Formats: sequence, structure tokens, C-alpha cells
Amino acid sequence: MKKKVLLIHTGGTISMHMSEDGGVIPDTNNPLMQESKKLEMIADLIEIEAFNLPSPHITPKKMLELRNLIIDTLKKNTVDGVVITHGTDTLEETAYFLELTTNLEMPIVLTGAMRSSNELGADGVYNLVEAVRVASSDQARNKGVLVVMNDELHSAVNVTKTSTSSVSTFQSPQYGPLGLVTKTLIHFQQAPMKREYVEVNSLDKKVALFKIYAGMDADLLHSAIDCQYDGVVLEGLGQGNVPPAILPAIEKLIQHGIPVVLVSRCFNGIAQGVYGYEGGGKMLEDMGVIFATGLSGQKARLKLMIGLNQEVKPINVKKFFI
Ligand SMILES: NC(=O)C[C@H](N)C(=O)O
Repeated sequence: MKKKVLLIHTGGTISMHMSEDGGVIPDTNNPLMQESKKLEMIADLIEIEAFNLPSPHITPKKMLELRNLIIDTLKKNTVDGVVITHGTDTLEETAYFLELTTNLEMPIVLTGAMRSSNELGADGVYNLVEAVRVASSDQARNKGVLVVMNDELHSAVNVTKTSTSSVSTFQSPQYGPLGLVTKTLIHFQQAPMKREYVEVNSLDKKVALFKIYAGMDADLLHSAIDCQYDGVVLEGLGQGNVPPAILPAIEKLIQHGIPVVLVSRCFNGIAQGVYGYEGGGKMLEDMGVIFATGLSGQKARLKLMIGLNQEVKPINVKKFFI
């Protein structure tokens, strides 16, 4: 029996076209809406155009709207899986947001394109067909939120955009893809280790993300206090170190009760308290900086924001990041 898939469009290059002057722009008539025939050979569809936005215009509030749209639609309809088309620039953030804020057994699959609908070698419809195949497959159940692009399956936790323009832009640097999509198979070679779920209904708490660099001064970090941020994520150096000049600012943030979470700006490996010199990870740990294991800066920022906005009870930030 044919499966039923909820297909939600949010915009991005997959829904855009190249105009005569060579600029890639959003289309008022989403070209994907004309592709239903190809998709209905795979699954019955419920198709919704939620937004038509370039993904740099997507905010966490929009991600929450999207999450609520999925949950509300599933209350009224029986479906086997969900596919979301999305711009690639922030696709990994929406995918990770949904990973943390949904707890469904059915697959939620995000896909996009690097070439717009009327460009030579357009990859959008191909990726969409694969995403619908994955969303309607039994193998994809209980695997968390997935990203399907360019014949690969990635987990929302590890996937990141690695190239500005290549169709193989999405990679999972630490652990590799979860699997492959071939013409005939959906093949998982590994499964996510754990799944987390956090109940959020609003996003009032603000979290800032700072990339640490050689010679950084403390002034930028002070702005997080002045602008009343509720949490700060630092993308630190190497195994999790910072220049000594920003230590007083980190101390001040912690004194103000603003949690400071540290990840590495390296995209492989884990930030940890190894170095005992001034600004080294060991010293940061002793000061109360919390190390996030293996997440990128943008994902740790979303996780802290979601945690601080949790509905039921305040989180213990340290435990939340273990
Ligand atoms: N390939 C893409 O989708 C990039 C585009 N700028 C977006 O994220 O909306």
C-alpha cells in the first residue's frame, strides 16, 4: 500500500529560479508545487506551503511555527513521514531544532537544492524525490530528524553545510553519513546513538554565539551583558581554549548568571578541558564554563536557547550538555 507523506515547503533555492539578469530569486509560484505528479508515484501527499523564504530569513520563531504546523497537521491526519523543503544556508539549524523539539517515530526529512529550478543540472526535484522515498520507508523510522541530499542520509545532529556551491555540500564531518540512497535502496550503515526531546512553546530567552579568534578583545563579550542575553556560546580554539584577554569578560558573564557554553571552532573532535595555561580549557572548566560535546557553534546555540526556554522546569545547563 502506498504510504502517506506530509510535504511542507519553506522556500530556499529549491523553490527559486534564475532571472534574466542572473540573480537567483524566490518564485511567487513555487515550482515544486508542479512536481506532485512525480512524487505521487511514490507516496500520497498532503502538501503545504508554510513559507516561501530564503533560509537566511528563517528564525527560531519560524522553526517553532514549523514544528507546531507538523504537530497540528499530524493530529488531524494519519501520515507515515514528513518532508520539509528548505534553503540550505540554515537547513542544518532547522533540522536540529526539530530534532530537539519533536519526538516522533516517523521520519522527518529535510532537503534542499544548490541549483535553482531552471538552472542546468538543477538538483531540487531529484533531492525531493529521494526525500519522499526516505520519508515513506520503514528503515527511516526512529532515526531522528534526517537530511537527505545528493544520495546521502545525514543525521540532524552531525550534518553541516561544507561548501558554498557544491551539490555535495552536506557532510557529517565527525561520523560520516548515516547511510546512502541508491536507485533501489535506502541503506542505513549506522543509527543515531541517542535522541533528546525538550518541550518548548515559546522562545523568549536570547542566546548569543561568538567565534573566538587570535587577539580577540573582551568588548564584544561585554555586549552580551549590555544587550541582556540569557546565554552565551563560544566557538573556542582547538580543544577548547581562548585568548587570556577575554577571561575577565567570561568571569563577568558567569557572575551575572549567564551560562557560558564552549564548543570548538574545529569541525572534528570534542572540546575538553585539557590545557592548564591561562585561557586553556582546564581553567575555563574551573571557572564554570560548560563544554558541549561535539556540537557546532550554531547547534550549541540552538540547544542552549531551547533548553533555557524549556516549558516544564529550568534546566541544569551542565547536565543538559552532557
Ligand atoms: N542553496 C540554498 O538554498 C541557498 C539559499 N541562499 C538559501 O538558503 O535559501
